[in-house]
Amino acid sequence: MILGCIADDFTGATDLAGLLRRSGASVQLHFGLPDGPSDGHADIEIVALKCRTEPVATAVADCTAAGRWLLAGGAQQLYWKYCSTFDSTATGNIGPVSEALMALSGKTQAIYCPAFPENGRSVYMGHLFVGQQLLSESSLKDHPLTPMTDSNLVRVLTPQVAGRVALFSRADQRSQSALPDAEHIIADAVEFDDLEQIVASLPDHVMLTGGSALAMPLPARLGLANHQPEADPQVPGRSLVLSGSCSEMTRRQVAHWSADRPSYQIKPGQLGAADIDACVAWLDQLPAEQTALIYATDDPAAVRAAQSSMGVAEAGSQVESALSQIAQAAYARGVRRFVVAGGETSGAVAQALGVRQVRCGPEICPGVPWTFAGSASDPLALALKSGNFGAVSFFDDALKQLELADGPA
Ligand SMILES: Nc1ncnc2c1ncn2[C@@H]1O[C@H](COP(=O)(O)OP(=O)(O)O)[C@@H](O)[C@H]1O
Ligand SMILES: O=C(O)[C@@H](O)C(=O)COP(=O)(O)O
Repeated sequence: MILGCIADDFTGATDLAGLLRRSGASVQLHFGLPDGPSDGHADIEIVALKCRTEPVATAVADCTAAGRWLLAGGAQQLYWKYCSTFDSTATGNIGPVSEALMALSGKTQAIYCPAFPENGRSVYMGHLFVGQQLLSESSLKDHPLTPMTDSNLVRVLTPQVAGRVALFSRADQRSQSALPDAEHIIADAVEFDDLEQIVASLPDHVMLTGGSALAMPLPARLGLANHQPEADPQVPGRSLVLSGSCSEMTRRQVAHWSADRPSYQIKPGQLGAADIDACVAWLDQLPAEQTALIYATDDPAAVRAAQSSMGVAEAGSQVESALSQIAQAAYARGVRRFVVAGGETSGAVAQALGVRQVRCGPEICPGVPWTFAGSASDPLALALKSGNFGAVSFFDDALKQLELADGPA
């Protein structure tokens, strides 16, 4: 292994794997810290954790363990992947994890750049934009777990870290100024060229952290070879769409699907075993060729109402647990193609299905590839969609791509 990456959620990890795979480098993606050591075969290994909303001490411990595992497997460089919208809780762990990984890998400065131009995320004067909107004015202000109410990343990061935080503006980058004299540097980037420039001029003592796009120039910089991709497995079996994301784009995707396809809503607050049984019974009575959507997705007012009656964490974990149990029941009934919307939701579902390692397949849209797990005789396909990614027809787009891979019926 040459490059070792740690991602703070499972969709973020598949996003990163899909973009790195474009370079032709071999990428291995682990869900959770593997039990044994790395076999060292892949150029790039990614450890996906579910630590975005973890308290600082837990996230630091989990990421440090992942960093140690990657370095022991031969990684020459670590990359810390978080969300392109810098999602973090009020007691955010992005900075503390960076400080721990810097110490572990002997780096004295870290660059932070969540920009993902292909998906409309840019950083200018340290302010994060989602499309044309400031982060704090975008739908991310209503995120159920990590509401983002400040677009100024210098201001967001400063209380998270012990060291100094400074901005490396686009103007300073263009005039080839030296990096600011601070341990933590928010780097502007508006276009992909900016990301390439940051990576090209990276001094050895600096650790890179960011969204998936900043990692894209790394395989070329590290001289990683172009491998012929393995053929994707054919995955027979039923399909199911699960959604626990309440993002604006997921809400549109859910509405688009539900307009004329079978869909079933679950709501936190009333999610006992009987509700899960009722949902599974509904699934059982559908003809096998019909794909269903089961969702907890709701609008910000409904999410706030659920959270104020039962607490943020309880509402989230009740939904995650219900969708996980439904996924297990569906798997037992022959579902082998899962499309899952939402980062935390995807983590919960993949863990419930016992998936520990996946192979990255074709991209459905920028940032969301199909991934494959299971055995040669019983493969499993998972499309783990970040909340805000994909077109309005994403669920169809994902399923059609596998049908095309099946060839003519
Ligand atoms: N109706 C709801 N009310 C409250 N919380 C919800 C509801 N539906 C889903 N959630 C929770 O909101 C969180 C959404 O996060 P996530 O799955 O990461 O989606 P995204 O990718 O959009 O960030 C999950 O913890 C999920 O369980
Ligand atoms: O960087 C991104 O935007 C994604 O890879 C990601 O991490 C999104 O998180 P979720 O919306 O919680 O899936």
